[in-house]
Amino acid sequence: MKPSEYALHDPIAAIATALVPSALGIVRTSGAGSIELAAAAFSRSEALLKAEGNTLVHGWILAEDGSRIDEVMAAVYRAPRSFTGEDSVEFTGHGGPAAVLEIYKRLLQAGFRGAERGEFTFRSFVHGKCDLTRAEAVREIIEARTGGARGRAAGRLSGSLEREIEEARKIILSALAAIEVEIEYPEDEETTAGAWDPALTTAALEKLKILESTWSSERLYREGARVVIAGKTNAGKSSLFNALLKEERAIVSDIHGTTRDWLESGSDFAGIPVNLYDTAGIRHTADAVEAEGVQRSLNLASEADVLIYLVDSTAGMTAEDRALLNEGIQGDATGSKAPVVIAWNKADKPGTLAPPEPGSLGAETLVQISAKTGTGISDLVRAAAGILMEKAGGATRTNSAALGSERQKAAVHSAVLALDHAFRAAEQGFPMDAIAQDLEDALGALGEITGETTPADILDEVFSGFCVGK
Ligand SMILES: Nc1nc2c(c(=O)[nH]1)N(C=O)[C@@H](CNc1ccc(C(=O)N[C@@H](CCC(=O)O)C(=O)O)cc1)CN2
Ligand SMILES: Nc1nc2c(ncn2[C@@H]2O[C@H](COP(=O)(O)OP(=O)(O)OP(=O)(O)O)[C@@H](O)[C@H]2O)c(=O)[nH]1
Ligand SMILES: [Mg+2]
Repeated sequence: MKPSEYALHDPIAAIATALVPSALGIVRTSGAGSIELAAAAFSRSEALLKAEGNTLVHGWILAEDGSRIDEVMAAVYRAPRSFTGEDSVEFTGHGGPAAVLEIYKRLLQAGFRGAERGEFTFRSFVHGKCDLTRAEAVREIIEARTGGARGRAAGRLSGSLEREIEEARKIILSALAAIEVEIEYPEDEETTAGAWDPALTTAALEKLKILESTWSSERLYREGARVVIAGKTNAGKSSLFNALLKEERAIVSDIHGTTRDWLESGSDFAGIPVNLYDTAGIRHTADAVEAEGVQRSLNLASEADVLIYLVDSTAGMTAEDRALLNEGIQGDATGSKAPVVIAWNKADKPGTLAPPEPGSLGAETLVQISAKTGTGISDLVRAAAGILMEKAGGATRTNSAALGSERQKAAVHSAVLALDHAFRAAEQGFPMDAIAQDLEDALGALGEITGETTPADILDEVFSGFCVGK
């Protein structure tokens, strides 16, 4: 079912925590009558019915035959003081999957309907408890894989983006009001742009342009970056992969050509969520299977956001390494050349050779590391993260307003275009109502971001990406 079709008045229930053995597990409910329905499945129903909002009641969830299912704490919320703005009861039980499921089933039996995806947050939005930027931030914070991503989501959850949009809206609204007065009561016969002072609206345009520019780096935190470790066989790629993940994920051996299929795992580069790839060592080989692995390495390397090119410093750079780096690694995909960090590995070994100038190889930088002892790995991570940030147009300060989704970016862009259009129309002396229309378009685009004027299909898209119980 689409979120816009959710029945807004049913009492709903959902399991809010993961169904794995845990200390506690939560089943939440919401909607008019939910306290009464919940009381029917609760040992101390009178206490629950009489409980004030924002209080806890201790008791048992009882089966229909009166037998005890689990000992719980019931949190009681009374409308409008709850997350959804409705009456609500949350049962916190022991977090065993069977216990949590049983509580949930008992509540369905008592008359709750199972909630749909994002239905709690949708109700919160519909009841004006949060605007759309905060609702999206709820999902962001659930999906955040790193501290950096979490911090950015928390900023939007506390309303940084909503406030910035509101400020821009206010500026545009007052300009529009002035123009409308002008249209309504023209002093002169001619109501042309001459009467509008665009300077009053430039602050809004500036705000929106800055906001728009934040997306390229925010996107990194939202979507993560692709970091590929490549290099010749035996350079230590799998050792580095394991060291970065802090687990023995890939097979390491001194036999050349150990890794055949590439491996992928999630990692954290200075707060940026990263998809990290270990690849088959690049060499000429008569083995058809290994050759396929090498081709896949080249493909991955050519699609990387950052390429970590590993070299065994006791062997040094070969002509093949130089050729690969100088020409840029080309896979099947004719992607653009990825920025390269050379990792001069095995620094712990005696007989390591002096590193080359990275610039002479078309690489951004070179870091001496030991995948074995861990020396230099944090420098390598910092160098790669720096390149990612730079590529993304620089870091956004966590405490300043920034965009959190492609949808928001598209809407801000529309608003910027509409304002630009208004300015040009004013310069060319267009009639006032043409300018007013541009300003209204800008306001419409901004209203879509906060949810004031968001079409149902966009709401559906936003909320159907949530999980059940959120
Ligand atoms: N147990 C529990 N923990 C939770 C949630 C929840 O729903 N239940 N949340 C769900 O995502 C988040 C917290 N968000 C919440 C937002 C508003 C209200 C709330 O009751 N607001 C009322 C009262 C405010 C007050 O008295 O301070 C209101 O806005 O009127 C509760 C939780 C994370 N932790
Ligand atoms: N002393 C030392 N040995 C290392 C270091 N890094 C890797 N090695 C050793 O080098 C050998 C090859 O390491 P791997 O990580 O398997 O190399 P690889 O690049 O994944 O090799 P392929 O999968 O064959 O392409 C192993 O014997 C590792 O223990 C290092 O920093 N110092
Ligand atoms: Mg390997």
